[in-house]
Amino acid sequence: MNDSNNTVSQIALLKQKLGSAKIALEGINNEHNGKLEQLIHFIGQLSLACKGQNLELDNKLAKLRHRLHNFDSIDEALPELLSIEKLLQSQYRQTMTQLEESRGSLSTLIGQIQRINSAPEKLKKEINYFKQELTKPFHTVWDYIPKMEAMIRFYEQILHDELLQSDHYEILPHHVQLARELATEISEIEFRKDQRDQVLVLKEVLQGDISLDILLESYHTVLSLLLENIAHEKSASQDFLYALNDALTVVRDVVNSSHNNNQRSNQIKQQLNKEINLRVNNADCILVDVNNSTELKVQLTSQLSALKEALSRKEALEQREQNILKKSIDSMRKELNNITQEANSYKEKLFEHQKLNLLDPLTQLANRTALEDRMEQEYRNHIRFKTPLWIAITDIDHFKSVNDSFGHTTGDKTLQVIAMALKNSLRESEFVARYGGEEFVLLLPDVNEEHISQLLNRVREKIKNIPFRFKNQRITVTLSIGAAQVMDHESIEDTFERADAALYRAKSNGRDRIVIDL
Ligand SMILES: Nc1nc2c(ncn2[C@@H]2O[C@H](COP(=O)(O)OP(=O)(O)OP(=O)(O)O)[C@@H](O)[C@H]2O)c(=O)[nH]1
Repeated sequence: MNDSNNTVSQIALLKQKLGSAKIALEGINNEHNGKLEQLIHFIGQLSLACKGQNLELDNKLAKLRHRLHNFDSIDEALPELLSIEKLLQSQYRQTMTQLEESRGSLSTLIGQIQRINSAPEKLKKEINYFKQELTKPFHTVWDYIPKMEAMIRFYEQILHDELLQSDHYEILPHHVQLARELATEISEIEFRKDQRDQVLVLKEVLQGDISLDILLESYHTVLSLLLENIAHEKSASQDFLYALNDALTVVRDVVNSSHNNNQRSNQIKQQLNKEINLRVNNADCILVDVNNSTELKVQLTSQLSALKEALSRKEALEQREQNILKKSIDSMRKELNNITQEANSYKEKLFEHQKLNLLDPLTQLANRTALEDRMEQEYRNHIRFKTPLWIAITDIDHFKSVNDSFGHTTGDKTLQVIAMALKNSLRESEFVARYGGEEFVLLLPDVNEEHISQLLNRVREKIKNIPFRFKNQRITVTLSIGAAQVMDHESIEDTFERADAALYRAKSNGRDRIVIDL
């Protein structure tokens, strides 16, 4: 009995212990689950922080977050964790490679920035220090971003300094060259009288010390002057067309009204003719019908006076018609005279313009366009009549030193004097043009080979003997001349090139001489 009592009490004790162990286990489970839940929450947050690095990883992490949210399906998430782990490893390697590459790019960029000469010294030092910093590897993106920001700052500062100095852009040799070319080009354009002073000033400016601003302003001025000219030309042609139109309208009105008058007169004339015919017929009838001579006389007298009256109306009508016609013709003649006058003045203007377009404004010699025309014409004559034709190209020696020592205005005057002297030293049939700058081209037809040297030397001597006096200093200006004769089957362009090459030889052989390409 005792034994069974003991057993019962031991079982009760064991039950009690089991109960408390169960409670303790539940407590442990709860605590474990609480920590697991915290861990899962943490994984969820961590996965969110990884978002945006890799699309596949993002998708997998989103799925994982969803699974982990549902506590019961944690087991299903376990295999996915494995693949996410692999992805994370590869992502890490990729990120590190990318960071290394970015560091390399930053080093290259900073090298380029360092080569910008205009950067201030202080900044250059900072950049140097930064360059050393860049030799250390990046561990995270957060190492990269501030470096990138620093780079942008350097760049910004250099740009800022450059912009501050932009008012004083350096003038480069090719800007000076452009200015000189613009000066030469505007010398070759014909401007209106009221624009010429402005153009002269502009030319002087372009040939002096120039800044970029002045060069741009000059381009703007030239463009405005040209546009002004175009507008002027346009309005002149418009005026002429309007005048022409007005005159034609008057003529058309006159023709119309005389046509209408004519029609009306024709109707009246027909009426009158009918009446006259009727009177004559009546007279015929009277002659047949009436026997009594007195009555015949009365009736005939009445018919004749009606006929007379009809005839005088017809005469008056014709007179009026003639007057109207005369008036119309007079007014048309007046209008036609007006148009002719208008057209003549327009033609003259065009002709003047054409002529001016072919003249070099500074020297009043033929310009390059005129030279090309004349060359063609002389070449045609040479082919047709088999007469000799020479081209001589002449260039003033050391002309730059005239400009440099005495100024461009003196240079211009010198060009004018030489141009006149060249023109005066040639025959009527010979031709000289300013080819550009200080270069002139002579076309010499009908000159034999044995006379060409003599002719060109005479020209050269003539220029050499001009007593130029600049700033009270006696200056001798000399020419170098290269010449060539058009050969059989040779184009005029080829002859020109040979003459140019001869000029080059004259220059390199010491200047103040002629060289003839034979
Ligand atoms: N005053 C003035 N100078 C001009 C004009 N056109 C060109 N020039 C100048 O002519 C000079 C030509 O100089 P270069 O081509 O160096 O020749 P150069 O000094 O004559 O020397 P060589 O030809 O070698 O003997 C430049 O200084 C031009 O500015 C112009 O219309 N007026």
